[in-house]
Amino acid sequence: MPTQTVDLPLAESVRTAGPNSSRNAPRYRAIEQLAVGDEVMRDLVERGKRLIDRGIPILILGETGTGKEYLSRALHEYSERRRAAWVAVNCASIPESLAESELFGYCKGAFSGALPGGMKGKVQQADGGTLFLDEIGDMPFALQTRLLRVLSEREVIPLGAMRPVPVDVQLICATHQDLKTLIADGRFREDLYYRIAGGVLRLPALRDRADRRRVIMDMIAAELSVDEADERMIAPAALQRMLAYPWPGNLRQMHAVIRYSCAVMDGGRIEVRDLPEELMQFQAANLGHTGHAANVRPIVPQADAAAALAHPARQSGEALRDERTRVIDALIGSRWNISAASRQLGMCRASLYRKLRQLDIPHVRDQAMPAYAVA
Ligand SMILES: Nc1ncnc2c1ncn2[C@@H]1O[C@H](COP(=O)(O)OP(=O)(O)OP(=O)(O)O)[C@@H](O)[C@H]1O
Repeated sequence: MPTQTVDLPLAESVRTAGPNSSRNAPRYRAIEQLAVGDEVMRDLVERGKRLIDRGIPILILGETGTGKEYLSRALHEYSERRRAAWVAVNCASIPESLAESELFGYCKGAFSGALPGGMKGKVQQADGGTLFLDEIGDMPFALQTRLLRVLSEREVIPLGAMRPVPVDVQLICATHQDLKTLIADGRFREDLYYRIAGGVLRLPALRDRADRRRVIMDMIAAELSVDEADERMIAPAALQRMLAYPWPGNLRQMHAVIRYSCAVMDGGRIEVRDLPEELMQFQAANLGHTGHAANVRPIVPQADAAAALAHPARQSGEALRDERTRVIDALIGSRWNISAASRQLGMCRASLYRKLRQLDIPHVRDQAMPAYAVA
């Protein structure tokens, strides 16, 4: 079973969600389902499966809500460790004063207020299974040093203990932050980075996924508890709007929207009027062109798009930076394969080459990523 057993009231920082554990939880996705439909996701999941089978620490990157925790669970469920615990710790929400005892545990009498029998820390609870350290970029610096020791020595020393305890965990870390920047700022240990980043999996933002139509239909099916959703369950105009919307909250936001729409719809079909406010107000520049998932165009708010088309030079610095980030993300996600990246961005190869020149992104024609991209 994938869930840990905890004998204490659960701290905010620890999650133990199990498949279908509550009506609010979306249907649990098996690893194969995560990989369906999209080349980037397929490749990412395949790499994850190979890494986890070899016990290599995995670092999952991606914007908030892109499914980092889901992927971590799915990889654990797939791995040879699936019968042992999957223990998730949110490093951003552990109070610093409790962090050591939460992670490494303590012996009886270690401090006043300690439980009489002592407590196993999360690292020990994950022994034989998987330890998922979410928001690793927010881990306090002092704790990073202790974690590094645990990972190097494969043992923990609970507070007040005389002897270390051996532990065997598969480590999966996740963050939405740029750890390289945190390292440069002196906020994240470089040596810890190399320990946790045995293999890096970067989840694409939902707006960049070519399989958004499938994700929408799957979520509707899960919400309505049917095996498969067919397109009669959503009006074309509503679907088109959902395909065009940029989804800043990614899968989390989409799931919330679909729950809402399924709750308020009448007659078994989601109409535009059943969409929440943010989608009703959204005016995509190219709503008319997003009907085909494989042909998704980059989404630009109408006013910005019109201004940029009329006066390209007027694109604000921020808009240019955003666009550069989106293009680089697509290139990284497709391992700098220009055809795959252009498909993902919804433009032809020639346009992508033009865009690379315009945005000053160096590249090597149809080859592996340039050296600067991995620096
Ligand atoms: N494959 C999926 N299918 C359906 N819904 C999903 C999927 N992945 C994620 N979600 C939805 O998105 C929510 C957020 O997922 P998850 O917690 O894995 O994202 P995250 O990237 O870890 O987010 P954060 O960075 O905020 O911790 C889930 O609770 C669920 O509602």
